[in-house]
Amino acid sequence: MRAHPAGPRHAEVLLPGSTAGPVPADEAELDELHAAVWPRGAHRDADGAVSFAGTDVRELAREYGTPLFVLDEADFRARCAEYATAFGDPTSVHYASKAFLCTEVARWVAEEGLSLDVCSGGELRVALRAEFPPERITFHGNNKSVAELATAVDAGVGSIVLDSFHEIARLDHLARERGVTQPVMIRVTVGVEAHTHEFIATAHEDQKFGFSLASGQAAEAARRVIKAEALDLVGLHSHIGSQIFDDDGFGLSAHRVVALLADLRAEHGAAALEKLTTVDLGGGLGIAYTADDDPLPVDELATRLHDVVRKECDLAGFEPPKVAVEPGRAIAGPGTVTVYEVGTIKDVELDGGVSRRYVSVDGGMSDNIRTSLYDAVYDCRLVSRSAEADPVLSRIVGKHCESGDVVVRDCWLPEDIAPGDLLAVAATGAYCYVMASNYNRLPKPPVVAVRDGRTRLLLRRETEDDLLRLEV
Ligand SMILES: Cc1ncc(COP(=O)(O)O)c(C=O)c1O
Ligand SMILES: N[C@@H](CCCC[NH3+])C(=O)O
Repeated sequence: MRAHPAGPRHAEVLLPGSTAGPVPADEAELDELHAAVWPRGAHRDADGAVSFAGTDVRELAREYGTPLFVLDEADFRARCAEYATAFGDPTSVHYASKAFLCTEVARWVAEEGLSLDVCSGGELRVALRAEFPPERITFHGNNKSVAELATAVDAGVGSIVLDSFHEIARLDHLARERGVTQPVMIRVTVGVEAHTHEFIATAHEDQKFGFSLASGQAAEAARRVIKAEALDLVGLHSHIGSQIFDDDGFGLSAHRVVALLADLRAEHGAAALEKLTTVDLGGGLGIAYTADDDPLPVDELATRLHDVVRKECDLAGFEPPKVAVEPGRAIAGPGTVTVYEVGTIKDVELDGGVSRRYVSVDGGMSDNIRTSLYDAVYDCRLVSRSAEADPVLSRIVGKHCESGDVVVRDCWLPEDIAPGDLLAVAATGAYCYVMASNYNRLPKPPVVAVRDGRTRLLLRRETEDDLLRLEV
């Protein structure tokens, strides 16, 4: 064991604003894979290298190259099952496919009995390719095109979440043309300020989504839907934002949605709303990106939401509706890591005798834009061997022509880190691959599923030919 280095023990002291946390006490701490942050199947083996669900990371890198997304299938499925148990009915849990989707993952979601939330024609296409039961699909979006709406109606999706007055008229027309009645929900903007990054908060008044509750738009939307010939109002919907840790916002949102339901029943009578049997309270449950994060357990979220809904309904004197939710990050996020190979290393002397080490990897902001976009914080570890040197405050950067191309702003890596070492960044399963770009004409990395010592390629690596395929 290495002795504690003398001097300041906290990165924040060394470099103001650093998010790296305290200096690891020893090599074991530098090697640690915190259980809340890393996939459930991640283990550091006796030789110091990490395996994911029984496959050595070095083997994964040899076979599939780097950068590489490694998805722990059992982890993903277990989180689906835990949500289903917490909410008491798998179909009430709509996996938000925007977090990550490919055909195989849509099949896992179907097998776990969950429903699916899609928010574009593209996501719907993948779901249909997977033969996902259409009646368990919910279709979202503030500006769905007529073509997207038509495809959704023709496919027989279980519900379409209405987001604007234009859409109510458009969808009613499309359904009438087809001689069908389309089940719909109304997206309500409940006026809750979610405690998260402003770019991913969605229930305050001044933003693009939904019908405002406070201004009466939501009640007016309900009036129009009830009057519409070819629409059935089956639910009220609210989504307050993403990566949220405390349950107060969720509770307040549930309270306000049920209060709206009570108002609608008072205005229209229970008979006019007999099909309105669901309140869908969206996604947003936060996950641990680092050991410091303390997310709300899913069963506590379920209890809180059910309690609020039951209490409000008891007060108003009607049977509680079904509570549905739309988790994305909480299901897809924790089970996936991104594996990179170290290419170059550079030390920069900063003021006060402090230095920062830049470790360049073979991907970057094209496979993980979240650090640049939301100041996201990640846990990064050396995974191809164990640490045998003192910790050095490091910044993981990509290979793009941009100084803001940062993957992990601050982390501790062993001083002997070298080109060829493999690093893994944890909890990259949600909103990384799906937000990937071809900036600087980098091909998108592959996604490989691991389970019980077996691997299965879900999405292959893009090739340079793929990059040319749109050229005319
Ligand atoms: C309508 C809707 N439902 C569900 C989600 C999924 O959110 P999360 O991944 O935070 O669970 C989102 C994204 O924030 C969303 O916009
Ligand atoms: N893309 C965001 C979450 C937005 C969720 C979609 N409404 C993130 O990476 O955190």
